[in-house]
Amino acid sequence: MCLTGRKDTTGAPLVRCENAARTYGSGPGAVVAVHGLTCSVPPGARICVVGPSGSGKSTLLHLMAGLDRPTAGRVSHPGLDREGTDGLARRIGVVFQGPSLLPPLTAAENVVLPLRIDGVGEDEAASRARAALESLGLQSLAGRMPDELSAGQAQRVAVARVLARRPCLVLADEPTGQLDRATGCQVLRVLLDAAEELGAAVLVTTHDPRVARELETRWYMADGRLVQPETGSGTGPGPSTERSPR
Ligand SMILES: Nc1ncnc2c1ncn2[C@@H]1O[C@H](COP(=O)(O)OP(=O)(O)OP(=O)(O)O)[C@@H](O)[C@H]1O
Repeated sequence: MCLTGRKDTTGAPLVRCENAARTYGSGPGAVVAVHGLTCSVPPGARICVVGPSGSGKSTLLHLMAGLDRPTAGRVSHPGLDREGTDGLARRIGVVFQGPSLLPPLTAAENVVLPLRIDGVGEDEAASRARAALESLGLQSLAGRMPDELSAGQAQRVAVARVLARRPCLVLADEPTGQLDRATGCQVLRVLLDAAEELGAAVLVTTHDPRVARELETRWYMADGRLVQPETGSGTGPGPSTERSPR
Protein backbone atom coordinates (compact mmCIF):
# COMPACT_ATOMS: atom_id res chain seq x y z
CA MET A 1 0.00 0.00 0.00
CA CYS A 2 1.08 3.55 -0.43
CA LEU A 3 0.59 6.67 1.65
CA THR A 4 0.72 9.30 -1.03
CA GLY A 5 1.60 12.77 0.07
CA ARG A 6 2.35 16.11 -1.50
CA LYS A 7 6.01 16.99 -1.18
CA ASP A 8 6.70 20.64 -0.59
CA THR A 9 8.92 21.79 -3.39
CA THR A 10 9.34 25.44 -2.46
CA GLY A 11 12.04 24.75 0.10
CA ALA A 12 10.60 27.39 2.43
CA PRO A 13 10.71 26.40 6.12
CA LEU A 14 7.57 24.68 7.31
CA VAL A 15 7.96 26.49 10.63
CA ARG A 16 10.09 29.47 11.53
CA CYS A 17 10.48 30.76 15.09
CA GLU A 18 11.95 34.24 15.42
CA ASN A 19 12.82 35.18 18.99
CA ALA A 20 9.71 33.25 19.97
CA ALA A 21 9.03 33.21 23.70
CA ARG A 22 6.25 31.86 25.89
CA THR A 23 5.65 33.00 29.45
CA TYR A 24 2.92 31.40 31.53
CA GLY A 25 1.21 33.68 34.03
CA SER A 26 2.42 37.11 35.06
CA GLY A 27 4.04 38.93 37.94
CA PRO A 28 6.24 37.17 40.47
CA GLY A 29 4.72 33.76 39.65
CA ALA A 30 5.38 33.99 35.90
CA VAL A 31 7.17 31.03 34.33
CA VAL A 32 9.24 31.64 31.23
CA ALA A 33 8.86 28.25 29.55
CA VAL A 34 10.57 29.29 26.31
CA HIS A 35 13.00 32.19 25.99
CA GLY A 36 13.29 33.92 22.60
CA LEU A 37 14.11 31.00 20.29
CA THR A 38 15.14 31.32 16.70
CA CYS A 39 14.96 28.12 14.70
CA SER A 40 13.30 26.65 11.65
CA VAL A 41 12.14 23.32 10.32
CA PRO A 42 12.83 22.78 6.62
CA PRO A 43 10.79 20.39 4.44
CA GLY A 44 11.80 16.77 4.95
CA ALA A 45 13.72 17.46 8.19
CA ARG A 46 14.14 14.79 10.87
CA ILE A 47 14.65 16.69 14.11
CA CYS A 48 14.72 15.53 17.68
CA VAL A 49 14.37 18.06 20.51
CA VAL A 50 16.11 16.59 23.54
CA GLY A 51 16.05 17.98 27.05
CA PRO A 52 15.13 17.29 30.65
CA SER A 53 11.62 17.51 32.01
CA GLY A 54 10.45 21.11 32.23
CA SER A 55 13.00 22.42 29.73
CA GLY A 56 10.28 23.73 27.39
CA LYS A 57 10.10 21.03 24.71
CA SER A 58 6.30 20.66 24.74
CA THR A 59 5.81 24.40 24.84
CA LEU A 60 8.03 24.81 21.77
CA LEU A 61 6.14 22.05 19.96
CA HIS A 62 2.77 23.64 20.78
CA LEU A 63 4.01 26.99 19.47
CA MET A 64 5.20 25.35 16.27
CA ALA A 65 1.88 23.53 15.85
CA GLY A 66 -0.10 26.74 16.26
CA LEU A 67 -1.79 25.25 19.33
CA ASP A 68 -0.37 28.10 21.40
CA ARG A 69 0.85 31.61 20.63
CA PRO A 70 4.15 33.17 21.60
CA THR A 71 3.97 35.92 24.21
CA ALA A 72 6.87 37.60 22.39
CA GLY A 73 8.52 37.12 19.02
CA ARG A 74 6.94 35.32 16.11
CA VAL A 75 6.13 31.84 14.83
CA SER A 76 5.32 31.59 11.12
CA HIS A 77 4.82 28.84 8.57
CA PRO A 78 6.30 30.19 5.33
CA GLY A 79 6.14 26.82 3.55
CA LEU A 80 2.49 26.31 4.53
CA ASP A 81 1.01 29.79 4.43
CA ARG A 82 -0.66 29.23 1.10
CA GLU A 83 -2.81 26.62 2.84
CA GLY A 84 -4.60 29.25 4.99
CA THR A 85 -5.53 28.75 8.63
CA ASP A 86 -7.70 25.65 8.09
CA GLY A 87 -5.12 24.17 5.76
CA LEU A 88 -2.40 24.79 8.31
CA ALA A 89 -4.19 22.60 10.83
CA ARG A 90 -4.48 19.86 8.21
CA ARG A 91 -0.87 20.06 7.10
CA ILE A 92 0.59 19.87 10.62
CA GLY A 93 -0.10 16.58 12.39
CA VAL A 94 0.43 16.38 16.14
CA VAL A 95 1.05 13.13 18.02
CA PHE A 96 0.59 13.50 21.77
CA GLN A 97 2.26 11.53 24.52
CA GLY A 98 -0.78 10.14 26.29
CA PRO A 99 -3.90 8.33 25.13
CA SER A 100 -5.66 10.55 22.61
CA LEU A 101 -8.16 8.26 20.88
CA LEU A 102 -11.86 9.00 21.28
CA PRO A 103 -13.15 6.15 23.50
CA PRO A 104 -16.59 5.63 21.85
CA LEU A 105 -15.11 5.18 18.36
CA THR A 106 -13.32 2.17 16.87
CA ALA A 107 -9.71 2.49 15.76
CA ALA A 108 -10.83 2.97 12.14
CA GLU A 109 -13.48 5.53 13.11
CA ASN A 110 -10.86 7.46 15.06
CA VAL A 111 -8.79 7.71 11.88
CA VAL A 112 -11.77 8.53 9.66
CA LEU A 113 -13.26 11.29 11.83
CA PRO A 114 -10.65 14.04 11.24
CA LEU A 115 -10.75 13.30 7.51
CA ARG A 116 -14.52 13.73 7.45
CA ILE A 117 -14.14 16.98 9.42
CA ASP A 118 -11.64 18.06 6.75
CA GLY A 119 -14.37 17.50 4.15
CA VAL A 120 -13.04 14.26 2.69
CA GLY A 121 -15.85 12.11 1.23
CA GLU A 122 -16.97 8.97 3.03
CA ASP A 123 -15.43 6.42 0.64
CA GLU A 124 -12.18 8.33 0.26
CA ALA A 125 -11.91 8.77 4.05
CA ALA A 126 -12.50 5.06 4.62
CA SER A 127 -9.92 4.14 2.02
CA ARG A 128 -7.32 6.55 3.43
CA ALA A 129 -7.95 5.28 6.95
CA ARG A 130 -7.55 1.68 5.78
CA ALA A 131 -4.29 2.55 4.03
CA ALA A 132 -2.91 4.39 7.05
CA LEU A 133 -3.85 1.58 9.45
CA GLU A 134 -2.35 -0.97 7.08
CA SER A 135 0.89 1.00 6.80
CA LEU A 136 1.21 0.71 10.58
CA GLY A 137 0.35 -3.00 10.61
CA LEU A 138 -3.01 -2.36 12.27
CA GLN A 139 -5.49 -3.63 9.70
CA SER A 140 -6.65 -6.49 11.93
CA LEU A 141 -7.36 -4.05 14.78
CA ALA A 142 -9.45 -1.58 12.78
CA GLY A 143 -12.71 -2.62 14.45
CA ARG A 144 -11.39 -2.58 18.02
CA MET A 145 -12.39 -0.02 20.59
CA PRO A 146 -9.56 2.02 22.17
CA ASP A 147 -9.90 0.17 25.50
CA GLU A 148 -9.28 -3.09 23.65
CA LEU A 149 -5.89 -1.88 22.41
CA SER A 150 -2.52 -2.01 24.14
CA ALA A 151 -0.78 1.32 24.77
CA GLY A 152 1.54 0.69 21.82
CA GLN A 153 -1.32 -0.26 19.50
CA ALA A 154 -3.31 2.81 20.57
CA GLN A 155 -0.30 5.04 19.93
CA ARG A 156 0.12 3.49 16.47
CA VAL A 157 -3.55 4.24 15.74
CA ALA A 158 -2.90 7.84 16.85
CA VAL A 159 0.03 7.95 14.41
CA ALA A 160 -2.18 6.50 11.65
CA ARG A 161 -4.79 9.16 12.38
CA VAL A 162 -2.19 11.89 11.86
CA LEU A 163 -0.66 10.33 8.74
CA ALA A 164 -4.03 9.72 7.04
CA ARG A 165 -4.41 13.49 6.79
CA ARG A 166 -1.21 13.59 4.74
CA PRO A 167 0.59 16.26 6.73
CA CYS A 168 3.70 18.09 5.53
CA LEU A 169 4.96 18.21 9.10
CA VAL A 170 4.49 15.77 11.97
CA LEU A 171 5.14 17.13 15.47
CA ALA A 172 5.34 14.33 18.02
CA ASP A 173 5.50 15.18 21.72
CA GLU A 174 7.21 12.32 23.58
CA PRO A 175 5.39 9.80 21.34
CA THR A 176 7.14 6.89 23.04
CA GLY A 177 7.09 8.31 26.57
CA GLN A 178 4.46 5.91 27.91
CA LEU A 179 5.63 2.83 26.03
CA ASP A 180 8.16 0.15 26.90
CA ARG A 181 11.45 0.29 25.06
CA ALA A 182 10.65 -2.26 22.34
CA THR A 183 7.19 -0.86 21.63
CA GLY A 184 8.53 2.69 21.68
CA CYS A 185 11.19 1.81 19.09
CA GLN A 186 8.57 0.15 16.92
CA VAL A 187 6.20 3.13 17.07
CA LEU A 188 9.01 5.55 16.28
CA ARG A 189 10.20 3.42 13.36
CA VAL A 190 6.74 3.21 11.77
CA LEU A 191 6.25 6.93 12.29
CA LEU A 192 9.53 7.73 10.56
CA ASP A 193 8.97 5.23 7.73
CA ALA A 194 5.44 6.46 7.03
CA ALA A 195 6.55 10.09 7.18
CA GLU A 196 9.30 9.23 4.71
CA GLU A 197 6.73 7.75 2.36
CA LEU A 198 4.62 10.91 2.64
CA GLY A 199 7.60 13.23 2.28
CA ALA A 200 6.69 14.81 5.62
CA ALA A 201 9.14 16.49 7.97
CA VAL A 202 9.21 15.14 11.52
CA LEU A 203 10.08 16.84 14.81
CA VAL A 204 10.02 14.66 17.92
CA THR A 205 10.54 15.73 21.53
CA THR A 206 12.06 13.25 23.95
CA HIS A 207 14.18 12.69 27.04
CA ASP A 208 15.27 9.35 25.66
CA PRO A 209 18.73 9.19 24.02
CA ARG A 210 17.70 6.03 22.13
CA VAL A 211 14.87 7.94 20.46
CA ALA A 212 17.20 10.85 19.76
CA ARG A 213 19.66 8.56 17.97
CA GLU A 214 16.99 7.64 15.40
CA LEU A 215 16.77 11.21 14.08
CA GLU A 216 19.51 12.83 12.09
CA THR A 217 19.33 16.30 13.67
CA ARG A 218 19.29 16.93 17.39
CA TRP A 219 18.43 20.15 19.16
CA TYR A 220 19.09 20.37 22.89
CA MET A 221 16.92 22.37 25.27
CA ALA A 222 17.62 23.45 28.83
CA ASP A 223 15.68 26.00 30.87
CA GLY A 224 13.67 27.14 27.85
CA ARG A 225 16.68 27.70 25.63
CA LEU A 226 18.30 25.86 22.76
CA VAL A 227 21.79 25.09 24.02
CA GLN A 228 25.08 23.57 22.99
CA PRO A 229 25.07 19.93 24.12
CA GLU A 230 28.65 20.04 25.40
CA THR A 231 28.07 22.91 27.81
CA GLY A 232 24.40 22.47 28.67
CA SER A 233 24.10 26.27 28.70
CA GLY A 234 23.91 29.23 26.39
CA THR A 235 21.37 30.81 24.12
CA GLY A 236 22.18 29.10 20.84
CA PRO A 237 22.36 29.53 17.90
CA GLY A 238 23.98 26.15 17.30
CA PRO A 239 22.31 23.48 19.43
CA SER A 240 22.04 20.80 16.78
CA THR A 241 24.64 18.14 16.30
CA GLU A 242 24.42 18.00 12.55
CA ARG A 243 22.48 21.06 11.47
CA SER A 244 21.84 24.52 12.78
CA PRO A 245 18.22 25.17 13.79
CA ARG A 246 18.22 28.50 12.01
N1 LIG B 1 0.06 25.73 31.41
C1 LIG B 1 1.13 26.01 32.13
N2 LIG B 1 1.07 26.91 33.14
C2 LIG B 1 2.16 27.25 33.87
N3 LIG B 1 3.39 26.71 33.66
C3 LIG B 1 3.51 25.81 32.68
C4 LIG B 1 2.40 25.41 31.86
N4 LIG B 1 2.84 24.51 30.95
C5 LIG B 1 4.15 24.34 31.18
N5 LIG B 1 4.55 25.12 32.21
C6 LIG B 1 5.91 25.25 32.74
O1 LIG B 1 6.75 25.61 31.65
C7 LIG B 1 8.00 24.93 31.74
C8 LIG B 1 8.23 24.12 30.48
O2 LIG B 1 7.24 23.08 30.43
P1 LIG B 1 7.17 22.07 29.20
O3 LIG B 1 6.00 21.17 29.45
O4 LIG B 1 7.21 22.83 27.94
O5 LIG B 1 8.53 21.26 29.38
P2 LIG B 1 8.96 19.85 28.78
O6 LIG B 1 10.42 19.94 28.47
O7 LIG B 1 8.06 19.48 27.66
O8 LIG B 1 8.71 18.88 30.00
P3 LIG B 1 8.32 17.29 29.96
O9 LIG B 1 9.46 16.61 29.27
O10 LIG B 1 8.19 16.94 31.41
O11 LIG B 1 7.01 17.19 29.21
C9 LIG B 1 7.94 24.09 33.02
O12 LIG B 1 8.53 24.83 34.06
C10 LIG B 1 6.46 23.93 33.26
O13 LIG B 1 6.19 23.76 34.62
